[in-house]
Amino acid sequence: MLPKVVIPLKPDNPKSRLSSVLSDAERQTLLRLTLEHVVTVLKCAGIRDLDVLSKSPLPETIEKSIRTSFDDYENKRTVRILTDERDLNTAVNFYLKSSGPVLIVMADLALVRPENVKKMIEPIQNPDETKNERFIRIAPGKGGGTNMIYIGAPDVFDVKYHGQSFRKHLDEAKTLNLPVEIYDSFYTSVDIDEPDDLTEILIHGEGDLYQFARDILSIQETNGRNKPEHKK
Ligand SMILES: Nc1nc2c(ncn2[C@@H]2O[C@H](COP(=O)(O)OP(=O)(O)OP(=O)(O)O)[C@@H](O)[C@H]2O)c(=O)[nH]1
Ligand SMILES: C[C@H](OP(=O)(O)O)C(=O)O
Repeated sequence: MLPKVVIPLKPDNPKSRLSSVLSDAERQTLLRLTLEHVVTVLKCAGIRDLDVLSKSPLPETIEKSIRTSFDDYENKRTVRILTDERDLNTAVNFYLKSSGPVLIVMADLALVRPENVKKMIEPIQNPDETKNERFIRIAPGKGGGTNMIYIGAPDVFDVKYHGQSFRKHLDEAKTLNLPVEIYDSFYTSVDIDEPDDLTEILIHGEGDLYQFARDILSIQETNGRNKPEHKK
């Protein structure tokens, strides 16, 4: 049985770190399209039990978009939308204490693929070669974040998002003596936080998200990193 997946979401004033390059409306569209991409990938990976843990009531457009991408009434697959206005860590840790084993997937993983999801939830072979359900697997984000984390022991594990959350989560697993693995993939390492991250969508993106980025942005080739610039 595949585990439950939860997507934490802050729909109000999303992606504020992109406000220097995208308008409010463009940031809302970006949130919707990256979320649609993530939810579609989860469905393609065979996930049936999906929760969205939102900081505030979801705008109708966002809820419709999530349900259109995931729900399948005929096969009794529907996303559950929960609201918790507390900060990210408090809300997620409260959720974990009643969730059972769960994969936490961030909504801004613009390049994630179904095979990445399947790899994140594969059983772990711990050192004495027995299978172990109570393990942790982390997909790090660039700059020290945690883009996905599989938590096999949510009754004891607490997330510590923001700052160097990747290292904090590794340390938490070791403190709890839980087997822990790091999942290394370019496609899971890219979360759309800073303007330069938008270049990755222009180069590696797919579908509506790629087209949206191409419609409003172009790549400014430099001697160093390629940078996104807004089309006039
Ligand atoms: N439920 C919940 N989700 C959150 C909260 N803060 C951020 N998130 C979600 O967690 C993921 C990573 O968030 P960030 O990239 O840090 O925040 P963001 O709002 O997307 O971007 P910034 O406004 O630039 O910080 C995104 O999917 C957010 O929507 C929160 O307080 N509660
Ligand atoms: C939630 C946070 O996202 P970031 O702000 O690092 O992208 C983290 O991954 O710890």
